[in-house]
Amino acid sequence: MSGISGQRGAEPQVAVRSVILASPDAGLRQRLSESLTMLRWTVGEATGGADAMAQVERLRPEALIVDNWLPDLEAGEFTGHMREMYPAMDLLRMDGSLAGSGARSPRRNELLHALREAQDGGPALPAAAAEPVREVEEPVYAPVSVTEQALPEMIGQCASMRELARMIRLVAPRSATVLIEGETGTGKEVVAKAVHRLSGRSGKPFAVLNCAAIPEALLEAELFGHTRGAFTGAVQSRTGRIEAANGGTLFLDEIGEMPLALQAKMLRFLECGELQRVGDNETMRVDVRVIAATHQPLEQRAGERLFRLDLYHRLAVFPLEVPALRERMSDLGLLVDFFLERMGREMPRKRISAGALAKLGGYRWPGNVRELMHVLERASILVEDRPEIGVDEIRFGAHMAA
Ligand SMILES: Nc1ncnc2c1ncn2[C@@H]1O[C@H](COP(=O)(O)OP(=O)(O)OP(=O)(O)O)[C@@H](O)[C@H]1O
Repeated sequence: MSGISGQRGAEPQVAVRSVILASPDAGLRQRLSESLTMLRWTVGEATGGADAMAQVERLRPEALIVDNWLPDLEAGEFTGHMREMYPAMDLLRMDGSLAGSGARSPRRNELLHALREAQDGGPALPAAAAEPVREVEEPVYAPVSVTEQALPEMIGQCASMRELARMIRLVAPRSATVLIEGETGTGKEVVAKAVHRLSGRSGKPFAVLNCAAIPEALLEAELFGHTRGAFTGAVQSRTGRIEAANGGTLFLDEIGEMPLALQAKMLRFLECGELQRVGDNETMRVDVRVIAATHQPLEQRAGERLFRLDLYHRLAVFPLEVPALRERMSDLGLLVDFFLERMGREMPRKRISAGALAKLGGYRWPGNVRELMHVLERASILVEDRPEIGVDEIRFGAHMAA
């Protein structure tokens, strides 16, 4: 849950002021959001400290309102850190108390007024918000950010991820071939699985073949299958991945690595839906939807004659681009929450310090989401039995320098 929602009823001459509401309580966020929107504030919502921090960094709002309990960061430490980082920003607690020092600005008075009205059930709030704004003592953490996802398996609420989710929903029910482009670790396989899950083929197989992981000589037999004795070592006949995916979806990862000769055979299969096992004269017909992925710019490779242009066009009927993590750092908090939550199923759930989160935010992430996941896994081991991951436990790269 992130991003700024548009303000209702704003008059053009009124300056737009923005506020971020950080709370794991979706109901509370919504009530306050409605109230503040009526007072002509532009409101962004964050489910936890990490999410809030990423949004503040990106949107530089005039104010931040923080719940007394956050699922990932200690609220006091978090507000202290935010006060230090953004001294000009107004910082309030959900119960109306001031968080940190700082002079009372007119806009802060207005926020306090809105919060007080929320407590009193005054006119600025809809009836549902009339209950007193309560202290959140020990709420059960429901990862709202995760359950409210457009696609539950694909974490990301920034504009490009929302658009990607929309495209996935559009193309999934069709049989069109999909080409997924994006850097390593961005989640291309996650996207392919989402397309399959949302298609009419979801009850049928989802077969995967990584074209870069299989020696060139074996790739053809792996894809198309082979008969007994088709080549040295083929002691028995074998079903290929295309045939194994019949009725379902075949995900061809790293398609850019497919040898040119095999590309021609693949193109024939895509054109007519027929295949021949290696060493077999018989042709069989299968119903398979192909999704291909590449981290290489395939069109450019086609221009360099390293990839067949006709196959490129055949694959790219519906191209999808998965953004690099560094292009969507506003999702960092959500992703951190998601992975800490998931790791928390096997060991006590760890929190992350504001400093550690800032360190994650300053990194370039060449390995994208996969690298983030590994850095957090590593950190949760290094932190031993302490509850909070600190700056020292965040280590990048293979040599683990702090
Ligand atoms: N948006 C996301 N939400 C949740 N998990 C994600 C997301 N993107 C990637 N991941 C996780 O990151 C890891 C890497 O994702 P995936 O294998 O889909 O990347 P990829 O782009 O296919 O990588 P490669 O090009 O190296 O094959 C996986 O464990 C996946 O679950």
